Amino acid sequence: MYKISNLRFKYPKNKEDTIKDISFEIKDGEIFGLLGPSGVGKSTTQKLLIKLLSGYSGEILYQGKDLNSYGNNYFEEVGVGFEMPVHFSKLTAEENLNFFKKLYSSTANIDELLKRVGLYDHRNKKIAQYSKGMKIRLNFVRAMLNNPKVLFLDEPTNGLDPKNARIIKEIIKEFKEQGGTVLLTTHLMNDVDELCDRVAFMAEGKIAEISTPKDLKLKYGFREVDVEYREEDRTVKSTFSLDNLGDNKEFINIIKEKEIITIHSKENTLDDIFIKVTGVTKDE
Ligand SMILES: Nc1ncnc2c1ncn2[C@@H]1O[C@H](COP(=O)(O)OP(=O)(O)OP(=O)(O)O)[C@@H](O)[C@H]1O
Repeated sequence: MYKISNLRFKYPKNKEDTIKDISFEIKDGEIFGLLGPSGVGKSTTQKLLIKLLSGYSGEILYQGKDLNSYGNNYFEEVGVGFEMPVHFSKLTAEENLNFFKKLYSSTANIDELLKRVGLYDHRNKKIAQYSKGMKIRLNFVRAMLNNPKVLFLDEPTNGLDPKNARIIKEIIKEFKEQGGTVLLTTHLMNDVDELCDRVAFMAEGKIAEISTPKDLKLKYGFREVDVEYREEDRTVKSTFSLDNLGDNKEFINIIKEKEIITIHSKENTLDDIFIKVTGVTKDE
């Protein structure tokens, strides 16, 4: 769907490139996660792919053709849900959607989308009366408004309660099942695990790692087991590698001789991998 080669970009007022020679592909029908700490250039990359920023070097191909060769028809094919919802606060949700609908030649069934995200009964309320979560859900509906082929989503579930986050994730999965392609940025690694087919970790304007969540866990993973047991009046905790565990005399001895309190296997989470690959914690 997209082939990005040697992409570089510098904001006119900055001295340094924000995007420093990145190359990657987004395949047709996949959910691709663009991850990394704050300020590494995820949104900038999205904006370049959406044609909201120009003046890059390198090449972006969309459906095999240079992105620069597309005119306004490109915007018929992409849906954009950025993190900060922008709506007309004096208009109702329905009026907002009807306004944006006029920008497109083909549009989705708005009532159906509003029902899915639980806003249908609130469609005649002014946005000024909407809660933060309602605005986020409306923003998502807006991204889906033009029946896009590609969805660009920036933190789509951030700020939603678990029930509404689940609804949005289900719609994203359905979108993919129906052939849609998604570029997602999020700091929520559980969402990544659940949604993404492949992920790229960005660090300092470059791509540090690109793979499937499963392969990343295998590559960076450790396989260990924690055993807590009673020894005299104390609780003792020992950690053993899962490899050749059956031959580990110390482990076998504990299992045979001691009163076991807990026993848990451990694996690297995407959160751990995030820190290893990018060198920073997500909150830095
Ligand atoms: N309009 C702009 N002009 C100049 N510099 C900018 C502009 N927009 C972003 N930047 C800078 O470019 C860098 C990358 O920003 P970007 O928004 O792409 O990061 P990000 O990875 O999406 O971060 P976050 O996770 O916080 O959204 C940052 O250093 C930011 O300050």
